[in-house]
Amino acid sequence: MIFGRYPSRDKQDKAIAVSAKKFRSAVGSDTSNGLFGNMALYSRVSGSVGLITLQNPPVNALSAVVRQSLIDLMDRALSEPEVKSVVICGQNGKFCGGADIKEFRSDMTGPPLVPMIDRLELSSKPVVAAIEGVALGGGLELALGCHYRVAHSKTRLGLPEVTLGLLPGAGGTQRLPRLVGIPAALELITTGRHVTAAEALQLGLVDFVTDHNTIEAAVKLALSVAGKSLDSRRISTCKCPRPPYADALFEEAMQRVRRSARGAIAPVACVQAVHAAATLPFARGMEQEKQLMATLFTSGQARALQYQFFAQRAVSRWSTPSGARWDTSKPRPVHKVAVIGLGTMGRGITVALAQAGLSVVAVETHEKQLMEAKRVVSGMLERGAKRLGAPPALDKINYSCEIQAVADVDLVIEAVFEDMVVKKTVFRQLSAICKPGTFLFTNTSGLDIDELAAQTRNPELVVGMHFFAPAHVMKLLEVVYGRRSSSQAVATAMKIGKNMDKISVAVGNCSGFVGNRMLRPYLDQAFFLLEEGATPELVDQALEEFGFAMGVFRMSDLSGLDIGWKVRKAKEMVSKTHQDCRYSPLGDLLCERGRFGQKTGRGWYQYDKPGGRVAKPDPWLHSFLEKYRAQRGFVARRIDHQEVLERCLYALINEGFRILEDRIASGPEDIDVIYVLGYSWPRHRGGPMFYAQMVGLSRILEKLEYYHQLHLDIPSLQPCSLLRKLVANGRPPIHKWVEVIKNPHSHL
Ligand SMILES: CCCCCCCC/C=C\C=C\CC(=O)SCCNC(=O)CCNC(=O)[C@H](O)C(C)(C)COP(=O)(O)OP(=O)(O)OC[C@H]1O[C@@H](n2cnc3c(N)ncnc32)[C@H](O)[C@@H]1OP(=O)(O)O
Repeated sequence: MIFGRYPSRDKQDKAIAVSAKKFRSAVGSDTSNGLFGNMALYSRVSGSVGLITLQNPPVNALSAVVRQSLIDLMDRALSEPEVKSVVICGQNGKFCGGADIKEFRSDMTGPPLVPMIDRLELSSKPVVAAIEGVALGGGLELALGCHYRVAHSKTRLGLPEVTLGLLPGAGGTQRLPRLVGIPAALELITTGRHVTAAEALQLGLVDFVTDHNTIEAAVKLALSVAGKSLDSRRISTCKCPRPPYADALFEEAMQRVRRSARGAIAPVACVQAVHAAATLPFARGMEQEKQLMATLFTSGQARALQYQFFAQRAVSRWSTPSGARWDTSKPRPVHKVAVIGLGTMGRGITVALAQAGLSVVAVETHEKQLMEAKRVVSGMLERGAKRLGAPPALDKINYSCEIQAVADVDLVIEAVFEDMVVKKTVFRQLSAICKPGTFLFTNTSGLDIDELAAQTRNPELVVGMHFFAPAHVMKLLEVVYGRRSSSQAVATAMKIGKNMDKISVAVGNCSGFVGNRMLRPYLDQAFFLLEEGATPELVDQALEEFGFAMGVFRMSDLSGLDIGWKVRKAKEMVSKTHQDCRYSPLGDLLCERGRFGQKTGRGWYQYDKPGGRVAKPDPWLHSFLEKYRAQRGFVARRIDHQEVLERCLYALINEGFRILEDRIASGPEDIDVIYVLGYSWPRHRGGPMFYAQMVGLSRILEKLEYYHQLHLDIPSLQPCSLLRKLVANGRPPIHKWVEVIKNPHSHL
């Protein structure tokens, strides 16, 4: 007898047998001998332990071939009389990164995971998971099907499916609560958080943690448990511990995910699946998990989230229109970096660099400001270190009031006030002081990189590094190459970004780069909607229901209205007469009245005090808008959420197409990563360009044409020619847009 008892065993075996047969005939091979591509390998160790090694670089994902191979090798281990127990591990120090996400968008072939894991759990011989590196998603579910789990101390474990718009659909929602209890399972499954091996041990998720050779430890355990009863080790047969306050716990979890999910459906389904584990027998809970998974699996949200997963990795393979590329450009080693200007951004950048292990020279002109910056930076480092349980990198930073202190650094990041005249002066100084070859990077949110580069002796060393506030927290970095930036300078900026644990996107130089350039038409539409009859509350509500963390007006109040005002004044937009092109001075008028947002206690909303956080509708603003409309001949009309979304979002998307057409971004993924990571675009909607594809390019074009006809004085509503071309080319899928961009006559 190979397998133990299990009620639906026959059905499962049949399911596996049928799919395995289909799969083998499809691939035309017996996968059990280790000869067929990446899969799993079998060997015998210590005489009586069958060792199965998953082999599918880079993360040993459970592709169809791996699943088939695992089934075949388990059968082999179970059929060999000398083998008394089994260890499953992953090649190259990585247990398993989960199901193969690339397979999700194709016809799913090969044996399904659920019966495979159930069958593993039913094995009459003990199976030990030797977990190194990562055990994530289906990888952890596989380990939960094993009877014992041994982890290396550096392993990370988790069920991150929710971040891909799914739930742990291979029994994870049913086994995890049985093993670690409902509160911990709810938290892990709804957030997708990874845990360390130490926390996993504390939770009871693993049985043993080692600092040494994990496979050796697992084999030792496998030898010691051979022949022992497995009854208590099959998690599916255990009762789910249900605390007396379980109902309140689920209620609270549901409220929490609904509040924070911003419209994402997967976290809600995760709570429902864990609830099934708490209230139903295992087999019925599994049915519930399957149904919920089927809904999620085919949803647009799962597609969007999986697209974003790959997009965040694709942006590291950057290229520029001049032919520079990630794989042919080598970064130069950088050991010592200077940060010039220790305002909010400079401080965050200093922290991020020090935390990345780089030596930093932090420069500020006045002693008093320098000391204040030192105090704040040290506090930030200490808090960060406490969170990570590591010593703060205080000794990585030298503070100085002298710009000469940067003479021997390898790289400078200038973070002075966002003013071209000031920045130009600093760049001229840096060019004179720094040793030859020093990279001169600028943290600007939109100023001309070429103009700054022209101030230096070596413009090829100048690159923009647009950080997002707070710079030590936000994941995004726009790396902006100018006309003369060398490929080595771009590669070095991308590498420094990676060292700081950022996701860096290389983009071309234009006013506002990608993110802020697209924001302009979005903000304009919001102002125009106020002129036409909307309130800040209405606009914000529509955008927040769409999934933005904050609507445009609440966000402006938080960032400070004066920042945009200064930029508009510098560009002389405030003083200019705008005859052919509509311009709303509403933001300027508020600033002229000292309403700068939260910091002054008044902006588009009112706050209980300067610095207050809770935005309340402001009757003063409503009457101000009424007077403004009356004076300027606007007749207020009823505006609904659909119009808010179409005008704000489609104008932004239209600018995105212009950016692609101008080759400022090398593909739609770049834009989507920037918007999700830097501008709180809801991740479950993929990003603006992915969203455009989901809505349908024809519809976007049609709506833009409609609104442009109504507002001929708003050029940003005029559909861009790339959008027209894509529609004329039969609306190709997003991954084919680049072909149309590169070849203007493309019919794909
Ligand atoms: C109709 C109803 C049908 C229902 C059928 C459902 C059947 C499914 C049943 C169960 C499903 C289980 C769900 C899952 O398991 S989903 C996957 C869960 N796993 C994850 O989310 C992990 C994702 N990966 C990561 O977090 C990281 O990659 C990590 C493993 C931590 C490694 O990080 P790092 O070292 O930084 O490396 P990269 O992230 O750059 O990755 C390197 C390349 O590997 C690719 N990759 C990573 N994970 C996967 C994966 N699971 N599948 C496929 N490919 C993966 C990644 O894309 C990188 O490659 P590239 O740069 O080319 O994109």
